[in-house]
Amino acid sequence: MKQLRLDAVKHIQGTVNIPGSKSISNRALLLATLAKGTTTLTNLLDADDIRHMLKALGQLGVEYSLSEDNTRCTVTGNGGAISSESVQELYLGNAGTAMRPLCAALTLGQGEFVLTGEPRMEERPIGDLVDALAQLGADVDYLKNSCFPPVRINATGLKGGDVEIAGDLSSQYLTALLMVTPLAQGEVTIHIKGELVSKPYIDITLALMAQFGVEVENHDYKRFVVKAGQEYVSPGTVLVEGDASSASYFLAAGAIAGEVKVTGVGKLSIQGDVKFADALAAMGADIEWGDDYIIARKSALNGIDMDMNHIPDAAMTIAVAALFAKGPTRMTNIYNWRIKETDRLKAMATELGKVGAQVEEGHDYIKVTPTTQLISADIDTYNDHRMAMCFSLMAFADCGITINDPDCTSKTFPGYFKQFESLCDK
Ligand SMILES: O=C(O)C1=C[C@@H](OP(=O)(O)O)[C@@H](O)[C@H](O)C1
Ligand SMILES: C=C(OP(=O)(O)O)C(=O)O
Repeated sequence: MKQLRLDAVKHIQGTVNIPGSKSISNRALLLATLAKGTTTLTNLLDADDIRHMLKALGQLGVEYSLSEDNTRCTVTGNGGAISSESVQELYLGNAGTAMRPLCAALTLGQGEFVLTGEPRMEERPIGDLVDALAQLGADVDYLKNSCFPPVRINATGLKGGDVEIAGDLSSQYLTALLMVTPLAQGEVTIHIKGELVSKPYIDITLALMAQFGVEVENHDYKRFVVKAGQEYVSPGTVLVEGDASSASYFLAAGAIAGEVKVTGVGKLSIQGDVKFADALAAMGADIEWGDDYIIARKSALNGIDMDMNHIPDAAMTIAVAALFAKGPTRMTNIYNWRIKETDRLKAMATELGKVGAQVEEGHDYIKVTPTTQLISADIDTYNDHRMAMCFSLMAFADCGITINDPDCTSKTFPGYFKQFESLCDK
């Protein structure tokens, strides 16, 4: 297994133009496909999750052209649902933002589709989405375990009506349903069962749908009404913002050890994960906001006690930044960390323990009590890009750190460690 040794560094300084948002890239690619007209996406993310979406769309006959660096993509819209005469088997790796939306989108047309992924994808539930689609007449079945991929879709179109969907495990099921319901045969009213998690991701979905000309009534994230007879129309170009979750590692680094400016994402962002900067500010970091940049400067950090359901991905960065704060940090309402790339609550507790922190792992929370005696360790990353990126912050401890399988960052940020090391003073 490959390892990356990060020797201790005292200071970080510089500016990083953050690569495109995973969430926006995959949503925009799908909506551009369903839309009328040609859409050019700029600052598209070049990473595994997007490659899986692009490859699947290509297999489905969608026409697109990519620039040499894969960050500019022109998609010829299909002007509606995708159909196929032959059975299509699509491999989607571990990309939740490809698996869930494609599972929904492919029910709209005609044909047989099989969606598969890597072993971890087979442990990430999809039953809440499939149950909702079934209420609109979709025929989706499980090829291995009930409620988990791989799935087979026998597509014949979606009817309108009332549909209930559970919101308490993942917002991606609702995102998937919202994106397809404008193309259903009648008006759709979506009722959310239980408390909806990760709500800001629904705002990203609605913002992108609006860019493609579709309106949704949002009744306090409890009920959504999608009128019939709407169609997606290309806005011409979509600029993909920098990824706010990817920005979190650099902002935390600035707050711990110097000054970092991230560009491409700022106070005008549609991504909820920009609120990571507020969590960092609550810890005492000096944060400056611009329309499309954020700067974090070093300041004394204190532990916090915060509900982090609204920033599930960037919250992982707080868990490691907590090692550099005074007093414990408690992060609550993050149960669904357990069903992402790995069981992140367990993984985080295990690896933070290795570097000497005292950690309490609850069913849906984690409490990190830092130590003045941080120790170096070989950090296991569990094929989870965020575990690898978060633990780069340990480079600011006197002992440095070793990251196992650093290339797992390719899911969302292949060049992460190169960028990180380029800002660090040796
Ligand atoms: O819709 C999206 O783009 C995402 C939603 C979140 O998932 P959950 O809704 O499952 O928390 C987030 O963790 C994921 O990285 C991306
Ligand atoms: C949860 C994540 O990914 P996915 O989109 O596969 O759910 C993530 O990127 O942290």
